[in-house]
Amino acid sequence: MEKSKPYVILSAAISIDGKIATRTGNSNLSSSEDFVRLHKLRTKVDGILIGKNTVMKDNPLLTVRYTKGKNPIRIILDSKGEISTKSKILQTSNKIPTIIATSKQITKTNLQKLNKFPVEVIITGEKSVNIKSLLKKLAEKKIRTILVEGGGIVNWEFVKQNIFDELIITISPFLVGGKNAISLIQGDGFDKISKSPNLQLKSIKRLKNHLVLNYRKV
Ligand SMILES: NC(=O)c1ccc[n+]([C@@H]2O[C@H](COP(=O)([O-])OP(=O)(O)OC[C@H]3O[C@@H](n4cnc5c(N)ncnc54)[C@H](O)[C@@H]3O)[C@@H](O)[C@H]2O)c1
Ligand SMILES: Nc1nc(=O)c(N)c(NC[C@H](O)[C@H](O)[C@H](O)COP(=O)(O)O)[nH]1
Repeated sequence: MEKSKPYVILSAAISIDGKIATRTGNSNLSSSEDFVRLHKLRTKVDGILIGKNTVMKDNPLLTVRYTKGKNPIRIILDSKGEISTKSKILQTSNKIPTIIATSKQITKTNLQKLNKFPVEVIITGEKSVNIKSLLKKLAEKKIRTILVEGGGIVNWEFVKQNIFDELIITISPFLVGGKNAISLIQGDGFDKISKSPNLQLKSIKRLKNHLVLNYRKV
């Protein structure tokens, strides 16, 4: 029987103090060895999902480049369809399958803009993308595993709604600091530790000065 949602892996590199980017949005935390590990993981998933701010700050490709293997389908959460036509995601959408998940807030102009590219636009949710409904649609397309690569606002939504199965965190040997730097989990956060999902540490891998921690939800 087809599962109603894909298996969800949250993935990020953090500084020792739990930041995924500086206050200016600089996020070069992984080492070259860690990026090879990440790209190997990308070959094993059907989809890779990020938020609009990460597209705007990092201008990522979300492809497999540091190892051999297939590219996952790229899924972008963008409530108003604001990503730039110059972004690498839209510019390479003729070569790599891309889904832009948006909400009813998208303007006609932005929808027309996106429709000029060979992307699939999925509209779900009133104010922001309805992630549960999106995951159901992805499961119907036989997308069985997705890698969520952030950023912090997107990570919070998956944690708050308890819709992830696994967490892979690289602790990079840096101290970032700053109340306006971006944390692994943004949003309002929980008011009590007891509200946090229960996580079991499954493995620890050392890549020189970086530590890769793998947690499963209990
Ligand atoms: N170190 C890392 O592993 C890593 C990974 C990813 C991103 N980053 C960094 O994180 C920063 C961006 O993170 P961020 O927290 O500002 O934003 P984000 O990348 O999480 O994007 C958030 C945006 O996604 C859109 N969105 C639509 N529907 C949504 C929904 N249901 N839930 C959540 N978001 C939804 C909204 O426009 C929202 O503002 C960048 O600076 C990037 O470099 C670091
Ligand atoms: N694991 C990890 N380590 C980092 O140091 C970092 N900055 C990210 N960030 C995740 C985010 O999704 C980025 O945008 C992509 O890692 C860039 O992806 P590309 O290389 O363009 O494919 N992820």
